[in-house]
Amino acid sequence: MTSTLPFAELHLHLEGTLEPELVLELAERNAVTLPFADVDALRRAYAFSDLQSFLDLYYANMAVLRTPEDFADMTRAYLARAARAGVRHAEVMIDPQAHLVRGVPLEAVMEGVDDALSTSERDHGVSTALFAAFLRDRPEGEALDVLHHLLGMHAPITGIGLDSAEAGHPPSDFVRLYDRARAEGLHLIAHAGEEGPPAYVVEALDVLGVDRIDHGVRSLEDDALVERLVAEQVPLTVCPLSNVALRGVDRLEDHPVLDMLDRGLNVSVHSDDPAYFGGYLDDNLAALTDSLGMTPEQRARLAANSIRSAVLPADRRAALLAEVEPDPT
Ligand SMILES: Nc1ncnc2[nH]cnc12
Ligand SMILES: [Zn+2]
Repeated sequence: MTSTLPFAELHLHLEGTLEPELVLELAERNAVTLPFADVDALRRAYAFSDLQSFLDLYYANMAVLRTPEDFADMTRAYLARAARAGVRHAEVMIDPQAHLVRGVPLEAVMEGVDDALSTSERDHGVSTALFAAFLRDRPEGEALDVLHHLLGMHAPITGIGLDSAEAGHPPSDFVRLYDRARAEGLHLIAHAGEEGPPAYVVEALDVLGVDRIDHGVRSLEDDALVERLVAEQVPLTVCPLSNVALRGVDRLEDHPVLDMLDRGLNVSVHSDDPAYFGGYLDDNLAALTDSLGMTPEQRARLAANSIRSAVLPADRRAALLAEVEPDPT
């Protein structure tokens, strides 16, 4: 049975929503030549051995994104699909540097994304927030310049994140970036413990001062860290289909997300790069039901955690939570 529980999507890369059909449509629109003859050939390439093998295709496909209209079309397609998945609030990331290095101005990126986000509540009943994610395998100085530019143009961002190749790129390399963002009143999130060690989760918390960890699954290798994450109720945005697609976890049947939930960790379930990893939020939830026997009670706790961990005005948070936990009186 399809549930109407409200969910917040908190871990979603807009560029990771580029379905093969849209990649080819935008390639034609912009006269970009791709090394794939058709949709089936491109879809066959959506098979990965690790994070880097995915990132190589993820960045290559961005070549088709050139104009504000392209970014708006990508974002609109995602929001329509998210609404069908039961998402009522979406906090989405964009990678500004990945476009800037290709010669696409930040203004074009932000105009297109904002165009779509600003009508989302009206069009789909999905409230939104935008995070600028910085690429940890590029220099901190470049990230600082881009943040400065985004602030100067009053880009509609709620916060910043840190993504891309994790191993060998610790959070502590970005302390000045996060200090600057904090001083501007921005919310702070970072990928940590996806392919990197538990120590990166600790650094993201203690050195960067993040409010939320994207992934964090490798925290399970450190009992003291798990104890701390439970005590502090640090939000962990876990992406089961992503972890299996990138081989961090062998099979969905082995995914620890429900054990994490039952150990008292503040986990919620998200889709990361849904076009690449086999599904959106509803697909991730269905996979947990099918492969791990997720109960309706666990599903409701995941929904409540997602809403509690979101950046939401108090009245909207309360209204959404009331749908998950109806007042028994
Ligand atoms: N799963 C992921 N990990 C790190 N960087 C990313 N950028 C897009 N998806 C990512
Ligand atoms: Zn991610």
